[in-house]
Amino acid sequence: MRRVTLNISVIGTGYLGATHAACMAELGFDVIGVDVDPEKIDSLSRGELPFHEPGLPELIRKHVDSGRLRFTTDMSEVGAWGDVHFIAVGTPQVKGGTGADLTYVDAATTSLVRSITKSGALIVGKSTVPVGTAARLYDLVQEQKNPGVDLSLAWNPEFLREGFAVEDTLRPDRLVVGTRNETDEARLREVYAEALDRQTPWVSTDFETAELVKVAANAFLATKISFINAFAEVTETVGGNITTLADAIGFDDRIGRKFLNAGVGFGGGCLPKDIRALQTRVAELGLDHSMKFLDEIDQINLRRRKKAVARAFELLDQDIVGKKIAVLGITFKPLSDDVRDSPGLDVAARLFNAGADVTVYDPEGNKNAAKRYPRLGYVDSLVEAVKDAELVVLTTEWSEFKALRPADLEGLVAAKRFVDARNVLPAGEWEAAGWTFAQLGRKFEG
Ligand SMILES: NC(=O)c1ccc[n+]([C@@H]2O[C@H](COP(=O)([O-])OP(=O)(O)OC[C@H]3O[C@@H](n4cnc5c(N)ncnc54)[C@H](O)[C@@H]3O)[C@@H](O)[C@H]2O)c1
Ligand SMILES: O=c1ccn([C@@H]2O[C@H](COP(=O)(O)OP(=O)(O)O[C@H]3O[C@H](CO)[C@@H](O)[C@H](O)[C@H]3O)[C@@H](O)[C@H]2O)c(=O)[nH]1
Repeated sequence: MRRVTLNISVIGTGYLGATHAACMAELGFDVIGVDVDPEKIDSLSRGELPFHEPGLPELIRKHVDSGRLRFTTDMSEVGAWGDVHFIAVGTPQVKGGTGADLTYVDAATTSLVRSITKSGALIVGKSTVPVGTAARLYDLVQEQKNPGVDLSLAWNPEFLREGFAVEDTLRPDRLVVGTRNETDEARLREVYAEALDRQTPWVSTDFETAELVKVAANAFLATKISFINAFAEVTETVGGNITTLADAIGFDDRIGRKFLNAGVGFGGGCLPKDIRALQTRVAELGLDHSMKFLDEIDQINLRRRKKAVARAFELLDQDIVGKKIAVLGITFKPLSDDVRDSPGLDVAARLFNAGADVTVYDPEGNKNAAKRYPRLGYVDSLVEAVKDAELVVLTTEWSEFKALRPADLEGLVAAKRFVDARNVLPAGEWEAAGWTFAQLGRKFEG
């Protein structure tokens, strides 16, 4: 496809927006990232990424240095300049409720629309939103646009995974665009020309389908994880091997092995809040029962965290007060510093609140976790964490934890007790080395 020159703005430069901005620059476009957080913008403007995402710092620096990528807090800089404006601001769970908080999306759209003076520009929503949001914002754009300015809106949900954000953005497995007219779709084809040249599946649809595809994908992934974790509850009781079970059903192509790793469950800034927001939105539409199963998915998931804590209590004979517990891994998954709704952080906080002396080590997550739970002890190495510990709990499967073997902890811990809440270590080896070793999904005989 013929390449066109486009000025692209990205509103919101968090995990999604900073990645999208850098990848748009990598594709050859001129890009400006806009955020309301001056610290974030200062850091990005210096070519420094204020969070952890593999491969992204290099990309940001490369394009800040080349001048193709800039960052600002001033929305008016993009209004007369941009051809395509992506909205990538947060849609967190509303405080005190279960729905999505759309105040950031609404505020960003309103301030963007007011700043746009370049006719023919396209606003493209990337944030994850409840169905019906794009149609509402389309009307808002038409009502609030500056006189004489032709402006439209499309929805283009994002499916990137943290830890693989650059790869997922540059080489997505599909692109989904919801538009109201062919001109807007054609513009998005220009933006994504490189992926289209590689025959990336292109799903062109209406607003509602585009919005629903995103939350349906996350609901399905969450369901897969809770499905295997529900079986983990059974194998914990009757015996059996949850990993073998997952392998065996995963050989069936119709099921597939991915997202069937049993353990302490899902967390992060997406899956938990997205399944809650979906249920809430569908209930608002009067369909109280359609997504009710997601409540069960959520409950199964939250029970996993309690199970990890219960195992810790069992291994310590219910005598937890004052005991040093090393928690390995505090981010919601490896390769990220994100602790939003993190199972590991939840487990650590519960153990602390029960009176344990909790020491946390995470290769990337300590700083963010300390902002939320300053009272936990944070150390900079695995050795410091496990030193004199009465119990070790593995909650995030970073590679340095997966590589742990009993000999590595010999002479360091005060007692050989281990809860592997991600099922990643070879239980037999640990037991043979004299450890009392528990895994989620595995019957624990004490
Ligand atoms: N993180 C992911 O892996 C991922 C993947 C796909 C989709 N999403 C979705 O993308 C959206 C953003 O998620 P995130 O993880 O990047 O969140 P985030 O909190 O990391 O980033 C959001 C950014 O938006 C900025 N912001 C808020 N209001 C603004 C405004 N009015 N103008 C400009 N900037 C503003 C914030 O300061 C923040 O930097 C959410 O809807 C999320 O569900 C996230
Ligand atoms: O078999 C598995 C797989 C994952 N998880 C957990 O599930 C959570 C989510 O993992 P993952 O989906 O890899 O992380 P995210 O980066 O949150 O990505 C999800 O959420 C994003 C935001 O919506 C989407 O764009 C992605 O497609 C979707 O995978 C993490 O806590 C994992 O530890 C498990 O417990 N077992």
